Amino acid sequence: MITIQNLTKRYGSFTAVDDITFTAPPGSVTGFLGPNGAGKSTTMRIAVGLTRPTSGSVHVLGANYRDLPNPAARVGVLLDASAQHSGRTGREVLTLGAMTLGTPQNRVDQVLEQVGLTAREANSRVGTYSLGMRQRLGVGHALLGNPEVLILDEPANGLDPQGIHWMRSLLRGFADAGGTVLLSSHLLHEVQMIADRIVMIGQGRIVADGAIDQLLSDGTDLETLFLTSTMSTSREGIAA
Ligand SMILES: Nc1ncnc2c1ncn2[C@@H]1O[C@H](COP(=O)(O)OP(=O)(O)OP(=O)(O)O)[C@@H](O)[C@H]1O
Repeated sequence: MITIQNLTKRYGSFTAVDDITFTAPPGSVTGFLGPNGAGKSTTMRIAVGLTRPTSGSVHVLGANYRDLPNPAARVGVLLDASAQHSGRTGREVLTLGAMTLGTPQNRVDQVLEQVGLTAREANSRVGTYSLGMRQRLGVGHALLGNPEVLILDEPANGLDPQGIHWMRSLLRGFADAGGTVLLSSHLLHEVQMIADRIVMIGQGRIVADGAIDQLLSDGTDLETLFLTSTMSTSREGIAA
């Protein structure tokens, strides 16, 4: 469970996140949507203790992320797949991650198989990886500790159709086993196929929040809901 309560983040006089409240419940995938600059990454960074909120709170599994014992083992995080060390191999990245978490080393091979990186790819330097391979490695890193929660910022970017299909099955299986998934993405078709709940923000404020079936109950598709809900807050809407 992720519980966000009256969360606000200001940078000087600019309000990036403006008094948002929502929950991402266990056993479900919550799609976190919004135009560029809406405040999604800022919210996720606050959730994992990388950015301090101005006010309000984010509780993950009932506590501040930083107050959880061994938080990375309970909460799998992928914020920026391109941030991995380019000089290490994929296997080295996961091996170091497993050592840091105190996870048995055989977990590395399990995860490599789970994310579909071959032995040859695992032994290649991350600097040679495509974006899709980095995303797979980043998701693998997030899964290393067998977490209960996944917080993933645009994990499907750069994935090919097989990769997107794989990601969908992985996240569905994770949620169906009782896990909590908070997933940001601009791939609305994919989100519509996988998410149980949607939280949409524009200019730091929530513009839609609810079960996807209810939000789309009148036959609207997610893209239409997104465009109508965020029009006044997107760059295009502001320019019009
Ligand atoms: N460290 C910072 N200092 C100043 N402004 C910041 C900082 N980090 C983010 N912002 C601003 O906060 C706003 C929200 O940014 P954020 O990265 O959370 O958006 P986003 O919804 O993730 O966007 P995208 O879809 O483009 O990734 C943006 O206007 C951004 O420029």
